[in-house]
Amino acid sequence: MTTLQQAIEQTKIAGHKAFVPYIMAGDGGLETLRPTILKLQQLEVTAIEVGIPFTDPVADGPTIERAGERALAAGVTLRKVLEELPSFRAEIHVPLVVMTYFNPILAYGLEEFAKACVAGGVKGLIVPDVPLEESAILQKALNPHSIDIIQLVSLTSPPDRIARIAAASQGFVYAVTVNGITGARSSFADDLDDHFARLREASKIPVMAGFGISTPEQVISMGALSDGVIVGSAIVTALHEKNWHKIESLVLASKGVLEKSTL
Ligand SMILES: O=P(O)(O)OC[C@@H](O)[C@@H](O)c1c[nH]c2ccccc12
Repeated sequence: MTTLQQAIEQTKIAGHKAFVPYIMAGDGGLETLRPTILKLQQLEVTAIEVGIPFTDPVADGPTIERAGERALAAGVTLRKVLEELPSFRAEIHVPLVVMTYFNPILAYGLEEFAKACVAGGVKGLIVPDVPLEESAILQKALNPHSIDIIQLVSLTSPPDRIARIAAASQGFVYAVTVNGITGARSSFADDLDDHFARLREASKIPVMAGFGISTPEQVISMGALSDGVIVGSAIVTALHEKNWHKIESLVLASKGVLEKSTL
């Protein structure tokens, strides 16, 4: 299986932008995890960000918060997700990124968590409540198992911090495109071009844009500034509504195809 960075670089060689959908694991029940991952893989997404439901999701807006509540109500936990993934590990060819908060990892035990990630085909980790300064503890436990710790860069990070985050991030740099929490947005700041130019200059690894991207047009405009996009809330909503056509149109946009019917 390829690493995250390789997967993103391959999309570039193909002349596409990377596309990483975020899903809330177990929204609709844990039994939806396998079919959802396999169907997204079929659409040739670059990687899949698997969100773990959490009681206090501080970085998340209402769409993902509600999906998390549904998954929690269905009894889904970090442990259950990590026990489910190995059951169809052989069918997973796309790199998985787990997004969770630090507390559930600590409760799991770092070493046991790392082993469970390996068994489930997890290639990267996003832990939004662990800042750069604290992430050595995660790197130390996960890096020996070839799992990348992905760092987030915010719009308000000063240049020296941007440089440090870009240097420390692994797999890709997660460039947050808005100030605030996750969720669809109708517009973005107009100085994003400069921000992304500086960030890409500072980074040796791919830069992915995420937060607020929910339409094929936004996939194209944000993709133009970056190596690819991460789409969360719009995917979560489409999965909840079983609107696979919407998901397909977002993926196609990253490949340079804009379907007329979605405009
Ligand atoms: O939902 P949006 O606005 O499309 O943003 C992506 C995002 O959902 C996903 O990457 C994510 C969900 N929860 C997070 C918490 C922190 C960082 C990133 C995330």
